[in-house]
Amino acid sequence: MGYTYEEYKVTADWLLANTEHRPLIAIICGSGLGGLAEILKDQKVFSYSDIPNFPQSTVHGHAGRLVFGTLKGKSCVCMQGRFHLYEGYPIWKRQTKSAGKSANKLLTLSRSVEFSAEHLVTFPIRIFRLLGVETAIVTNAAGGLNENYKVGDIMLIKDHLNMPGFAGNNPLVGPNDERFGLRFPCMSDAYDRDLRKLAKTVARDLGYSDFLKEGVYCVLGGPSFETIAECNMLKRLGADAVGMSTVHEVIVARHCGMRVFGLSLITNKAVMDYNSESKANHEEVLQTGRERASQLEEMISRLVEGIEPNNNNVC
Ligand SMILES: O=P(O)(O)O[C@@H]1C[C@H](O)[C@@H](CO)O1
Ligand SMILES: Nc1nc2[nH]cnc2c(=O)[nH]1
Repeated sequence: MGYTYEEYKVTADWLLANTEHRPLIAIICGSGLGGLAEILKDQKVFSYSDIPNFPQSTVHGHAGRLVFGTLKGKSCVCMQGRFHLYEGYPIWKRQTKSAGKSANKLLTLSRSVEFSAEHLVTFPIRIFRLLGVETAIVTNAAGGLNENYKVGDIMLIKDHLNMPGFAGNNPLVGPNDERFGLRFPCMSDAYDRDLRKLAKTVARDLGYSDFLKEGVYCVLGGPSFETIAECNMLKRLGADAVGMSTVHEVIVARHCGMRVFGLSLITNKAVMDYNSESKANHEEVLQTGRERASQLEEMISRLVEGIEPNNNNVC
């Protein structure tokens, strides 16, 4: 079961009433990459807990704040903390309004509704669309499967493998609301080619070409990291990097007509060899994020500077 259009509008209208920013670009920060939000100027910050209907962040490295501001003179909104399938909302029941919480006072919906994890994870994307966002910049931390990748590489996402989707866990499952998009959106052009081209130019100008890659991101449900056999299988299937996010957001963003630019920071090398002593861990993921923070900020600033208004290129 998903949210209704009107329920999304409650949240969007609340935000529009509480900030003068009218963002055209949304930036979603991956694990350890929340510092990207700090580069916005003239900030207006909301804690997720103060926004009607908004889910809460539960993962270390995801602050749980929505930051509006300007970057290179362009109005942006930045999610400092995203939601993942594994966070334990297999089914989520709407909380009844809590007295005293100003934002929740707006929630007078009486029916008890259940939402699937996919709808929660992607809830902010439709809010962004209703705010007027045209372009989504989606970032994540990922394990490198491609043997040519090094820790600290930045991979432009050119395509994805949606493993939960193969089992029916697609955020568009359920009744389709044509006000958002088509019943059967195409995904063959999910990651905007022009924005990837722009990112390559930006990276070259900044001298980042040595650690810039382009590849296929594979999403799994998490939260356990992969076994050695799973890593080898994913590599054979054509994945260059593996993670636990992004794809659901991208599907919903494309469904409602946004352009998407995605990048993965390769925070660790996936373990592919039974003789290896390496073990994936979240601390290494966050540490690599800290080490590449300034280059990512510079790259995204320049990218935002070069983004032209959208032409709404849905299939
Ligand atoms: O939000 P992202 O996809 O960047 O976070 C990745 C996947 C897990 O949440 C976490 C594992 O360290 O990092
Ligand atoms: N699934 C998965 N997610 C990650 N996020 C950061 N590194 C990894 C990884 O190796 N595997």
